[in-house]
Amino acid sequence: MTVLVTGGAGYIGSHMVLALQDAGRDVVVVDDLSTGLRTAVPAAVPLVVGCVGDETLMGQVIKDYHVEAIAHFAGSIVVPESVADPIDYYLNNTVRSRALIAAAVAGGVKRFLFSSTAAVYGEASSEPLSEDAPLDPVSPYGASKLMTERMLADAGVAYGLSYGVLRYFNVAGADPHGRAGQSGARATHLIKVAAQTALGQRGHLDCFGEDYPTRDGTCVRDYIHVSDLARAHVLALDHLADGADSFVANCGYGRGASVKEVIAAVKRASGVDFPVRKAPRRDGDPASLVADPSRIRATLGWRAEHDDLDAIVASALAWEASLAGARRAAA
Ligand SMILES: NC(=O)c1ccc[n+]([C@@H]2O[C@H](COP(=O)([O-])OP(=O)(O)OC[C@H]3O[C@@H](n4cnc5c(N)ncnc54)[C@H](O)[C@@H]3O)[C@@H](O)[C@H]2O)c1
Ligand SMILES: O=c1ccn([C@@H]2O[C@H](COP(=O)(O)OP(=O)(O)O[C@H]3O[C@H](CO)[C@H](O)[C@H](O)[C@H]3O)[C@@H](O)[C@H]2O)c(=O)[nH]1
Repeated sequence: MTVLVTGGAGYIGSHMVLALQDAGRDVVVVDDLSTGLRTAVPAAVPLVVGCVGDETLMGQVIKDYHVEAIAHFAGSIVVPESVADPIDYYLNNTVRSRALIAAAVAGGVKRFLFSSTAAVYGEASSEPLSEDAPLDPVSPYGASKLMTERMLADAGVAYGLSYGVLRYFNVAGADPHGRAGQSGARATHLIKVAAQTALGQRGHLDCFGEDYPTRDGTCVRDYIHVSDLARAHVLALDHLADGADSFVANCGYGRGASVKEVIAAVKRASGVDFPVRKAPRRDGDPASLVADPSRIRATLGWRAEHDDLDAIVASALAWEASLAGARRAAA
């Protein structure tokens, strides 16, 4: 069985490629390299540079590589960017996913995993959030992902496509063996930006909003280690291959950390007391998002191996330091 990993040159997709390789699976990657890097794809893995919205190309890849399952990570991911340019997010995340799903159905692909997000819930109506919580995204990013979830549900009924929708909470950290991490130059994620600041690559860190209704006034998120997340996807493919029903599952640990707590963890792990500036709230940020992970545990038998904020932060710092070292060596 060949697994097509879209967005496999990106942060999470590249960890999925490693997890599949570690499990002895055949993999092909499609990525347009808009934010991903060619070097993130291992040399032994074929990389087709192209857009998932190109239905003809996707049909050809499915045929050429005998693709039986797709793990669809490709997409645009920055919440405030989606508020500023919603049409672009509906194009890249919704319209282009439609083309990929159409190619999958036409090409006889049996299983489909989709990278969805906690952003589909909007402002959390309960905590922790179960999959049955109301779906009411507060950003175009969340809405663009929810539309794709809906397309998959309808395609499942109409064409018998088996799917797993994985709603990630905040993904962080790097491969414990140092093979991959978050490399994108324009990354905006808190732990990545804090690690860069600790290493002196940024002068300060902005803390976006300190007046949220949370324990210390800053936003609370459920940070999940990227390798735990990738492993959940491998389990999800096996689960669907065994003939199980399609499913939707939250991916998180069930515990939240505030922005201030994350900053403290990065300062602790790096030993650097870097400057933090109070900044206005960022558009599209819900106050708190914490997963109820009961379903993914029960459905896939998934168990966290890296549920420790300090360890997540340490792996992110180690990866950031290795990127800096590689840049110095190349200069
Ligand atoms: N990072 C998180 O915390 C998080 C949380 C929830 C959901 N997600 C979802 O996980 C997926 C992967 O996110 P990531 O953090 O690895 O981001 P990323 O930007 O590192 O990876 C996305 C990859 O997709 C590629 N890509 C984008 N549009 C494409 C297109 N039209 N055709 C082909 N390739 C395309 C990019 O070049 C990149 O390699 C996304 O769908 C994102 O919405 C991420
Ligand atoms: O420099 C920064 C960066 C972030 N933050 C804050 O840190 C929190 C986390 O922000 P991230 O940018 O790290 O992550 P988001 O919660 O915005 O979004 C991430 O997780 C979401 C799901 O919860 C989506 O899926 C999305 O793709 C993914 O980027 C937010 O309150 C944000 O305002 C800062 O204060 N300063």
